[in-house]
Amino acid sequence: MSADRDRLQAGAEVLGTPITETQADTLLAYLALLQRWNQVYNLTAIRDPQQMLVQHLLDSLSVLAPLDRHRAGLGERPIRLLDVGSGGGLPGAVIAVLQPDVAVTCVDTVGKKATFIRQVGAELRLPNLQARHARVEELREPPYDVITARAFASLADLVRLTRSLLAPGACWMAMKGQHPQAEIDTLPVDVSVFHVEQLQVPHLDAERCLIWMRPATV
Ligand SMILES: C[S@@+](CC[C@H](N)C(=O)[O-])C[C@H]1O[C@@H](n2cnc3c(N)ncnc32)[C@H](O)[C@@H]1O
Repeated sequence: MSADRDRLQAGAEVLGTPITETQADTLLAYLALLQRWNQVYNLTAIRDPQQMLVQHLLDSLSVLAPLDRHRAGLGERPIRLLDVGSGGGLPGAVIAVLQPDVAVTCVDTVGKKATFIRQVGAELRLPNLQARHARVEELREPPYDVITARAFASLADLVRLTRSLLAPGACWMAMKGQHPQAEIDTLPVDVSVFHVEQLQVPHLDAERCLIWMRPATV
């Protein structure tokens, strides 16, 4: 456990998001829950604990520093964030652990995934983590300041399915592998990509980037 904690803290440091021992332990408790539920429910295809630590925790942690920078531009006010097609809570649950003043909602069409997120919120005492069992395009609720997604859909589909859930001035933060030029090229003209950030996830030999988008002002 403490070797995992050290690995997680060292990785977070490299990612520009230093985390405390307590936060690392909470993330490892989340990972343990994910492993336990995965024996019954198919929440993730990655089952090796070390691979889960890298491909799920560190990969999700890589968005924290960019999200912090974005929030600094908003005056650090509390925000509402929607994680679309959240599955086992990636990256939503990780964001909820590290940013208590971000109200995170995870939405997924699969009921057992929403049930798992509720369990995570209860067991890890995360009042800022909510779950919705729904198709995102059918959600009717107050809008969000940031909409994020990992391994959910093409950028065009993400935008099409979630646009009505964006608050004024809000944006999308999409996690992608290789720079998705072909996907960017098929975005509607009234959506602008205002920032593309390359991410380097420790111990992960794969490309990662973050695509920031917002409705274009025309
Ligand atoms: C490949 S998984 C990714 C899960 C998680 N984000 C991750 O990175 O591990 C995609 C998820 O999107 C969900 N999904 C697909 N279409 C959806 C929709 N229209 N609304 C909400 N969730 C959806 C699926 O049930 C699935 O859990």
